[in-house]
Amino acid sequence: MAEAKTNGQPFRESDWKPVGGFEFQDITYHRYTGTERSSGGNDIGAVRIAFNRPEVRNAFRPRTVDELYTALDDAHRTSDVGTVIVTGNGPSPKDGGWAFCSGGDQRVRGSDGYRYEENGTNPAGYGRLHILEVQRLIRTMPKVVIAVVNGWAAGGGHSLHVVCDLTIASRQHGTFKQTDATVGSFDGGYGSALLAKQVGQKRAREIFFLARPYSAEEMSALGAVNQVADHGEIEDAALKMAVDIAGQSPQAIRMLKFAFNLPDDGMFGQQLFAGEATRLAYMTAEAVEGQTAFLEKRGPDWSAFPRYY
Ligand SMILES: CC(C)(COP(=O)(O)OP(=O)(O)OC[C@H]1O[C@@H](n2cnc3c(N)ncnc32)[C@H](O)[C@@H]1OP(=O)(O)O)[C@@H](O)C(=O)NCCC(=O)NCCSC(=O)c1cc(O)c2ccccc2c1O
Repeated sequence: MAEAKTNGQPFRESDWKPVGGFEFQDITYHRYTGTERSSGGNDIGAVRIAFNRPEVRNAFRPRTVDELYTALDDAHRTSDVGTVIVTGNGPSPKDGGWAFCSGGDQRVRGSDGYRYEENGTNPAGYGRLHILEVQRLIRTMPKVVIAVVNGWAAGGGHSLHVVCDLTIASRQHGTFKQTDATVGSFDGGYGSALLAKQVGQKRAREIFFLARPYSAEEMSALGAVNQVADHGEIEDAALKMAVDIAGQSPQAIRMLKFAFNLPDDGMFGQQLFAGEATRLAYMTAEAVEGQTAFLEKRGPDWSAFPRYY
């Protein structure tokens, strides 16, 4: 049984090193340094970002969201990172329960959003809903983001897995429950609309309206989970995916991710895709001729550049 092999712990800490320069409390952030056998010894460019509040099923408070955004943004800007694994640390020291993320911490929910507990962290004192900013970052970073659902994915944690590019779930502990409506909340953006694209309208409505729990196998059958693996093997499964991702052209992955987003993301999606098309254009002699002509104060000479059809 896989759990016995890794002592029930999917995270083999010795294969990872903390990414320096950060002092995180609510999350952990590591870079893979082990040798994934199928990679032939090459760096596979994988980082692991994990919720670290297992005693509350990895619920997020504003501080958690700030830290999550910071780590994701660092991964976004680190050009040799190709795969970002998002998961939860566990099990809970209180009862041994596993969780990916149980959404917003209901103890700090105010009438204007989730409130910082520490004085001075947010001088304005406003409540926040900035997990939506995290969702947008996951959606727009040109890397493959894999949700490794090691336990409960509930409420805003459910929506987070939905917005990730791929999902791997624990056969033994992965459980999906969209509890937003139960606590009087609703993710009317990616959390519901993208889910409907993944599982269909009827099923998405069922998941939100009934707030029932679904196993990893059930979610896989519905099309919202890519792979179900034994609990002790889920992070290995993500690393194997990272090896395959590392074997693909970064440019092709970038263009594909933005192309997949485009039909659902409107002009926002078009802007992302078109921005990368502009980058490709800048690499051509044709675009360089336009720039050079301007700098040399002459008219551009397009004669060497056919109007392809
Ligand atoms: C996730 C559960 C189904 C797990 O049930 P289980 O029985 O295994 O565990 P317990 O219920 O006993 O929980 C153990 C322990 O953890 C505490 N806890 C769990 N979840 C949270 C939470 N979200 N906030 C605070 N605390 C939590 C629980 O109280 C226990 O503590 P003890 O002290 O008693 O040991 C189940 O726990 C569950 O249903 N959790 C709540 C899930 C939920 O409703 N989440 C919020 C949904 S709303 C949301 O996430 C959200 C956030 C946003 O920022 C948005 C922004 C914009 C739009 C929408 C948003 C949004 O919907």
